Amino acid sequence: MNADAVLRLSGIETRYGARVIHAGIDLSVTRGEILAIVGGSGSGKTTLLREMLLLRTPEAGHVEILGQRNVRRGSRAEIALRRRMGVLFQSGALFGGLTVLENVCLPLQEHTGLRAATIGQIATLKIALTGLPPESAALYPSELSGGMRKRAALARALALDPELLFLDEPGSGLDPVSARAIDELVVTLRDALDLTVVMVTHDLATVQRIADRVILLGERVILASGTPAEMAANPDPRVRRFFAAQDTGRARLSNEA
Ligand SMILES: Nc1ncnc2c1ncn2[C@@H]1O[C@H](COP(=O)(O)OP(=O)(O)OP(=O)(O)O)[C@@H](O)[C@H]1O
Repeated sequence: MNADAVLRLSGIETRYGARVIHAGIDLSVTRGEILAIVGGSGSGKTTLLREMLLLRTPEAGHVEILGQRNVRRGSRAEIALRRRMGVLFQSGALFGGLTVLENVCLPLQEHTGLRAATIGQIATLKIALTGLPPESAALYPSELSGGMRKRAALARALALDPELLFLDEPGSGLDPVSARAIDELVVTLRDALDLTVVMVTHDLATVQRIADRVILLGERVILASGTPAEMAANPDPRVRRFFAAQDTGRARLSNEA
């Protein structure tokens, strides 16, 4: 087992009623890497992400995050661990009634005893880190472009200086230029802040651009894993079907596998 793993899943089984989603998922995420989880629609990517985030407990198996194994949901250990993990949900999940600055201040207000002025300074720094202009701090989410909303949500995800950053479809709803800019930002932030990044994506262009490693979910298991180049060269027909999009120059993964 990799000694530098910040996240380990072993023997994960997931069921919704009688329906089996995962049957024996083993995975270890190394500190500092950007890991992409890909797979067809319904292959259980988001569910696996939720299990990594301790938002759902798998029916069997172990989840170990930052050295802590099988942390109970609702426990003090979970709350402490949650501070060390940032999440960018697909929708961005910003509060529409709060400005960007207020959104980014929120986790700091909830989880630290810092003074309001200090919280404001930290939040302003995080907003700048994500490449947003200072004047955007006073804007409401509805006044932002899709790309700016993602940046604001990232600033909020980074508010508490997490070690692990989870991204659910970071490029969804963005045009290709904005999606590329978010990809570049994720790499810059990973390098600058020593983050480990786990992302779920359908976007093959993003995978090729920024993932250090990819896992392909399908048929309830991990069908293949490797670097983007290794995945593209994998002879398994189920893997090829996925990465065929690359051969034809299309930028999106097939959902048919
Ligand atoms: N709360 C739930 N109750 C019952 N079934 C669920 C629930 N959440 C997800 N599922 C089912 O589990 C399967 C996996 O869902 P999940 O959202 O994890 O897949 P996914 O790979 O992320 O899909 P997509 O790419 O379409 O987002 C799907 O068939 C889904 O319908």
